[in-house]
Amino acid sequence: MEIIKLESVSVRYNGDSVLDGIDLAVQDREFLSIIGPNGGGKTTLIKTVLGLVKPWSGKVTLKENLKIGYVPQYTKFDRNFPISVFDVIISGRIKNKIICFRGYSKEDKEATERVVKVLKLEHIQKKQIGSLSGGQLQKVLIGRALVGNPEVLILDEPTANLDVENKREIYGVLHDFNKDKAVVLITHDLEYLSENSRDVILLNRKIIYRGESVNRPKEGHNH
Ligand SMILES: Nc1ncnc2c1ncn2[C@@H]1O[C@H](COP(=O)(O)OP(=O)(O)OP(=O)(O)O)[C@@H](O)[C@H]1O
Repeated sequence: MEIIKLESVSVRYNGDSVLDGIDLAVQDREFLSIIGPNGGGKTTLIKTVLGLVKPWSGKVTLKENLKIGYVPQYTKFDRNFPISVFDVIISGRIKNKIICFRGYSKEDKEATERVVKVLKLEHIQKKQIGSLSGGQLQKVLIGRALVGNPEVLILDEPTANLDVENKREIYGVLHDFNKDKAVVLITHDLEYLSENSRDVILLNRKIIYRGESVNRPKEGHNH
C-alpha cells in the first residue's frame, strides 16, 4: 500500500528552484534511500513530506492519519539544552501537551522504557544530552521518533560522522523496524547501499535516477 505520494512536486526558495517535478511513491514496509550532492534538495524533500515546507506546485498525499517518526540531522541538534536522555525520548509522545509539574503518565513512561531497552540506552538514560557521544545522541533521537509508534521513520543522515560500529548499530535498528514498517533514509553511505541493494533515488533538484531493490514489497502483499 502507498503511504506517501508526491505528484509533480516543485519547491522554490525565494524564487530559486530547489525541487522540480518530483514524482515519488513510498510503500508500507519499503526501505527507500535518498542520495545526492549537497544542496540537491534531500532535506527539502522530506520537509515537504512532513508539511514543514509548502510546495510551490504539485501535490503531497499521505495515507490517512499516517504516523511519521522524524529524525532530524543530529549534527544540527542543540545539545546545550539541559535535558536528560529519558526526557528527550519521552518528548516524542507528549507533543503539544503541557507536562510541567504533572509528571509523565504511566503509559508514556512504559513506552519510553521499552524504547530505552530496545536501543540499549539503559546505562545513559539519566545523563544530560550535552554529555553524549554523537552515536549515543543519534540513538536518542531515533528513540524519540520510535516512541510514538510510527508507521514510517524518516531520517536525515543518521550516520553522518559516526564510526563503523555506531553505523552498524543504527542500521541494525532500522532493519528491525523495517521488518513491518517503512523507512525513508537520507544517506551518504554508499557502501551500505551496495551491500543491501535497497531502493534508492538519486536526487539533484530532480530525481536523476531510481533503482529498485529485488526485495521491494509488492502492493497488496501482507504479512
Ligand atoms: N529555508 C531555506 N531558505 C532558502 N534556501 C534554502 C532553505 N533551506 C535550504 N535552502 C537551499 O536549498 C537548497 C537545497 O537544500 P537542502 O538542505 O534541501 O539540500 P540537501 O540535499 O539536503 O543538502 P545536504 O546534503 O547539504 O544536507 C540549498 O541550496 C540550500 O541552500
